Amino acid sequence: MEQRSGTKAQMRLARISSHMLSSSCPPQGLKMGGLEREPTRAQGAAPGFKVAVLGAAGGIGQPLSLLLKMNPLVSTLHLYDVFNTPGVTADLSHTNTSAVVRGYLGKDQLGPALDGMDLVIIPAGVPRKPGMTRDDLFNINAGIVRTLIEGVAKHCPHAIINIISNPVNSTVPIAAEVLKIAGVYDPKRLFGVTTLDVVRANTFVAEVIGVDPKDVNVPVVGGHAGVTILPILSQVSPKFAFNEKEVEYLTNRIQNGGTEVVEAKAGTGSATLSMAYAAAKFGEACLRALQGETGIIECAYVASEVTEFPFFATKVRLGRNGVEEIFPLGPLNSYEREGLEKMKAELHGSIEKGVNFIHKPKSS
Ligand SMILES: NC(=O)C1=CN([C@@H]2O[C@H](COP(=O)(O)OP(=O)(O)OC[C@H]3O[C@@H](n4cnc5c(N)ncnc54)[C@H](O)[C@@H]3O)[C@@H](O)[C@H]2O)C=CC1
Ligand SMILES: O=C([O-])CC(=O)C(=O)O
Repeated sequence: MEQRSGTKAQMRLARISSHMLSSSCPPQGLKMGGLEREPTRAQGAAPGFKVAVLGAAGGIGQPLSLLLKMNPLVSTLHLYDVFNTPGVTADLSHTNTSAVVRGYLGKDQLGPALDGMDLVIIPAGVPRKPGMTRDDLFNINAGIVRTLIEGVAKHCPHAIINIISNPVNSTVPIAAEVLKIAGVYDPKRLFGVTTLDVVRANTFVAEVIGVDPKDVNVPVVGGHAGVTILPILSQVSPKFAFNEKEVEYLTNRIQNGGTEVVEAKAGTGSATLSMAYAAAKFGEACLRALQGETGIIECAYVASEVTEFPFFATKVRLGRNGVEEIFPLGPLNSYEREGLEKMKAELHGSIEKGVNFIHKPKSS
């Protein structure tokens, strides 16, 4: 008896000293701040999902990772970035929730970061500064998204993918083309995250009609940039008849919500906290659907046939395989029909630009 507990104590010491050694090295996929094994279910490790955040050390990535670490549906959280993942991972691993956190740094560790993931959320890339459009980010972010999706295609081709990196109107078509080339494209599993547009719409509408924002639901359709963001205020729940001035004010504020934050941050970045909240909300909807919960409906930018656009954000029903149903636009008033017309050139152009980026002849 005595001898057995002595052996256990020695093993514990050995594990602790092996951690002390490993924590002074780059993370190499090690769980930061703990033992080498994951907790058992009895110790609180829920039968949950494996989630990777790519761009985890950034303005969105850090608060998003915190929210995911707090989510009991997440059992394993992989944090990948090209910068500062050891620090973020060590910090987050001290929160006493059961999800196991591991950090991965640099392109050599992209594979292990992605192996076996159920959900991959991508906020990697540069944000806007005042005076820029989301499309101005294309030159840098298109290549980043391409590389990360090549990794997903290789290491977790069945994962649900949530793309946050802008310009979403182009980065989602880029991802689709990369997955097609790899022979693993499943349009039901690829999402552009437009939840922040709905979050903003619900907040601003609640202010106008004087109710709690959690009781408001505004469908926002189209894409995720300027005029391509189209709130369908005629379908707001609870029902409300806005006057012309209110429609004009709300539509403009929702379409320019991102710019409002970029200007207020005056060169230090774009929306991070509200985006982390929105991404955590959408990620959780995907996980609940993966778990078999039914009736989960969210707006998202997906491959779609409900309009003339090959990618379009509308309400979708989520299920175990990703998108289960894409809802039609429903009845629109003349202001909203006009809004659809106004987005045509820009949305078609952004989709085509993304597709061409993958198929353009490679420069030598
Ligand atoms: N879909 C949406 O509604 C929204 C999208 N965004 C977009 O999200 C993106 C990220 O924004 P922030 O977090 O504020 O930017 P940030 O600059 O604070 O963070 C980006 C992170 O990506 C990392 N990164 C860069 N290249 C990488 C690579 N190859 N692999 C992995 N990580 C890499 C950086 O090291 C950094 O930690 C931007 O493109 C921004 O426009 C922002 C808000 C809302
Ligand atoms: O405006 C930006 O650049 C970031 C973004 O997409 C948003 O906040 O909606």
